[in-house]
Amino acid sequence: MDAKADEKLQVLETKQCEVCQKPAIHRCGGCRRVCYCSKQHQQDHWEQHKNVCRSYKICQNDDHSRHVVATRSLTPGEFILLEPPLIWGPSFNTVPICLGCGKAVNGENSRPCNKCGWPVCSTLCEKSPSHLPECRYTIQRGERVHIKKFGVPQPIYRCITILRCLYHKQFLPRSWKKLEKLLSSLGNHTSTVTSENEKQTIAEFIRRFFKVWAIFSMEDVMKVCEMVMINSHEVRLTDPPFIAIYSTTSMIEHNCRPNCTKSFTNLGQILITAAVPIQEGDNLSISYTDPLSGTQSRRYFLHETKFFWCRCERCEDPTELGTNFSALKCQSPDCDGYLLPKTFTDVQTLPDWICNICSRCVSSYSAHDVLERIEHDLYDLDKANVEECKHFLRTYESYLHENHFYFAGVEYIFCQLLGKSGVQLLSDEDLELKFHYCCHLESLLKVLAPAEKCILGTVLFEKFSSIMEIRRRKGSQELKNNHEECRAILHEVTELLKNEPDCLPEGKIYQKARAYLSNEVLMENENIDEN
Ligand SMILES: C[S@@+](CC[C@H](N)C(=O)[O-])C[C@H]1O[C@@H](n2cnc3c(N)ncnc32)[C@H](O)[C@@H]1O
Repeated sequence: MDAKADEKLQVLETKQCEVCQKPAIHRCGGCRRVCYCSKQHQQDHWEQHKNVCRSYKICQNDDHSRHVVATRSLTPGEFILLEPPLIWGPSFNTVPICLGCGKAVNGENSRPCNKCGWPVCSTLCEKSPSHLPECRYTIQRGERVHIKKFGVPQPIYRCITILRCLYHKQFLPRSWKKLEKLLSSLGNHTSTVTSENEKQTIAEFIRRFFKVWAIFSMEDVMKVCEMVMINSHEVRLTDPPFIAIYSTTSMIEHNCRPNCTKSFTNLGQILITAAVPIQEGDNLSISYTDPLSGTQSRRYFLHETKFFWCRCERCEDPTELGTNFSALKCQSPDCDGYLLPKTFTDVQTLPDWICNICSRCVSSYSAHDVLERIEHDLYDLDKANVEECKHFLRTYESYLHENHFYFAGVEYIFCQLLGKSGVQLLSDEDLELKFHYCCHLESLLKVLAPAEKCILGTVLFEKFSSIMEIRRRKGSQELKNNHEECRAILHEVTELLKNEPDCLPEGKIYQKARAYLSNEVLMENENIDEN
């Protein structure tokens, strides 16, 4: 995160009164988005403001697990909440980054901080309030840090986000209170053996390396570790992404087909909006995992990192809402069926996979064996190589259902790769292929993951560029005929990507889509330059 942005987040903007536009001093406690010059003006405005004020409340189950419920109906795209991070820091597996701004550092674009030795990229970053905790604890330790290897993951960065939380506990009691609230739910689940070992290793390291045995007990550090694991969000604003913890967002439950979308502003704030129509009383949900992975992978990831077995509607239905996103093709002669287990949620018995047409049974182990071999190939696949992607898609079409998530992942890369240097350079066959995969992904995403607006917006923009080029090749009359269809796609793209910041590829696509929309002549007469 930008060190300047970091400073800006500390300051609340001065606002005008919603009623009289005079300088305002009261902020609406519900949504914290509008201000008033007096209590009277706030009361006068309530009748109108209540329809757009805070649209959620935090509730608690019998087991003390908190969740967020809509207090009125919401339409897709509607604002729900915007909040700055309580804490941000490096992700658990990262190459060396500047601890002031989060960007990757190497021997050339950084220097050691004068006080502690952690690499920073500028004086501004060296002085950033974000960097203060590890700087202070390193000075206290009495020995500077020396990072010598860049560009490869450095485990020492694992401790930073946790150390930043501990710094709040020791020195900033007011902001610690908000973090402490997140610790209170930790008794609601049992963490896994792997994560227990990880927490223990990190906690032992922090106490020994920073010599803070007397200040923080093992239990203190391990609890903070778990809180960071459960509540942190990956923020893609820098390369590599950093992680951040948000207060209210941490109360929102997980769903593999969530009803809310999360985006990040270029200041690192999280923005939650409705992804689909939401009714009053519905639980709000976001996805803690990659919705474009299959049920077994998602559930395993959630269990290992967030310590619960998901039982959402998508997980309970082996066909994943009729898409067969995890299905294998049946290998019986002349059978067009596909194989799936009766359930993915029985982790004890691992049921056989059964063909929907010929009822052939395959053990869970055999099914996994096939999937593991394909996954191996997928891992080795050069994802910047058109021919390799094509080969992968062709090779496995007799093993995987056409909607399989391995295919969806490759198709997403492939449809962006085709025409990267200009759609006009594509052969007719490749252009059709690009269009075909865009349409296929669009239909899958709309069923399985309508909240994944970045992916859907990107796919739709690729679809738009292929339609324009196909029509151009067919002649100008065709272009005119499809003008409305193209405008409708562009409108959808801008609606989906309107909250994405300029620094992200999706923010750039949003700008391009808007530019095309504002220049109808170009749309009618010219081809699309994707660069
Ligand atoms: C980010 S917190 C959500 C707030 C938490 N319920 C609380 O009371 O603080 C994530 C934790 O909530 C629980 N949780 C969230 N979504 C869930 C779901 N769909 N099913 C079961 N547990 C879930 C899990 O214990 C998970 O580790």
